[in-house]
Amino acid sequence: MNLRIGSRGSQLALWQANHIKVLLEGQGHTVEIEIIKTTGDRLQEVTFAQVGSKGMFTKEIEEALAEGRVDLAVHSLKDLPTELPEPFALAATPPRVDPRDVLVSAKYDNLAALPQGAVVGTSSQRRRAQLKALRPDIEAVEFRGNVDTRLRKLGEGQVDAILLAAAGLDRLEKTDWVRERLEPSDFCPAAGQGSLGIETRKDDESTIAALAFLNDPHTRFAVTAERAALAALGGGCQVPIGIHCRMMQAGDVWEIFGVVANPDTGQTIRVHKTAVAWGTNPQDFGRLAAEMLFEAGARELLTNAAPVPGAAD
Ligand SMILES: NCc1[nH]cc(CCC(=O)O)c1CC(=O)O
Repeated sequence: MNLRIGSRGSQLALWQANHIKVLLEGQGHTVEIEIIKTTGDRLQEVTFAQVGSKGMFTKEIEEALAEGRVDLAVHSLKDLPTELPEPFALAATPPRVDPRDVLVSAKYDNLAALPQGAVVGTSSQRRRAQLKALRPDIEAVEFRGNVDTRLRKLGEGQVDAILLAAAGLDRLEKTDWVRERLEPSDFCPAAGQGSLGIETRKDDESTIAALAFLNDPHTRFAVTAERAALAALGGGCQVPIGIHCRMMQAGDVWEIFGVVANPDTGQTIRVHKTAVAWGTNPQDFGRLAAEMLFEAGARELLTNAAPVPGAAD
């Protein structure tokens, strides 16, 4: 087939689109990449960003899909809203890479080694809140821009460390200053982090069939549970919620971690649940994690945590 991929123009987005392009070409398809600028990309260019919204990295790409200008879109799954609008479908979730957040620093080996009152840059409410919970003395500052900009500011000494997703840095091979990969049990990643989402039109059966080989069922289970939990909690990418599902080491048992946090106080609510793999439905498993968070007081914590303009996970 002749397939056109819609992608954002960022370095990471293009790496991901090209990764999928190569895999599709390996199946004998002819593939082109079309760069599409999204609201999220525009917001990063202005100094005082207006309030971001759900789907700010996906809306313009979905318009291109709807109009048939492209056949598929490659997204970082965590940027894709939990409910895809009509007429779109999540055609495939390729194998997930490292889902963890990492501490990046020129000087310090890990979170525990950061000096009292250290300054850490992050634009994510979820990261800020969990950082505050682990190290109340640390000052978290707003830190925007693409990966290169952030690494440059770190190199200039504007901050002592930054927190980013491992996936982006690993893909772009910018891991020189990656000091610590934070475990989901004490620093919970965003739903879908480290996973790609391939979006198509629901009615485009031939494209969906051509993409089927890209889907990893294991990843699909985990991210379906995570996205169901996030949807039940009513969260988008701007609220301080972390959800991570994975198979336990021994196999045949899924586990899910959830955290809801208040970025101002560092107050966090954490849950953890396991389920035997056989017969467990990912949606139910995710919703169960959300219910446990609600029972532990998540609603009160979330209503007190006002969204920050322009901040995105
Ligand atoms: N919100 C930005 C974003 N969207 C996807 C990734 C890369 C990680 C991934 O693919 O999950 C990043 C960067 C980051 O959070 O550090």
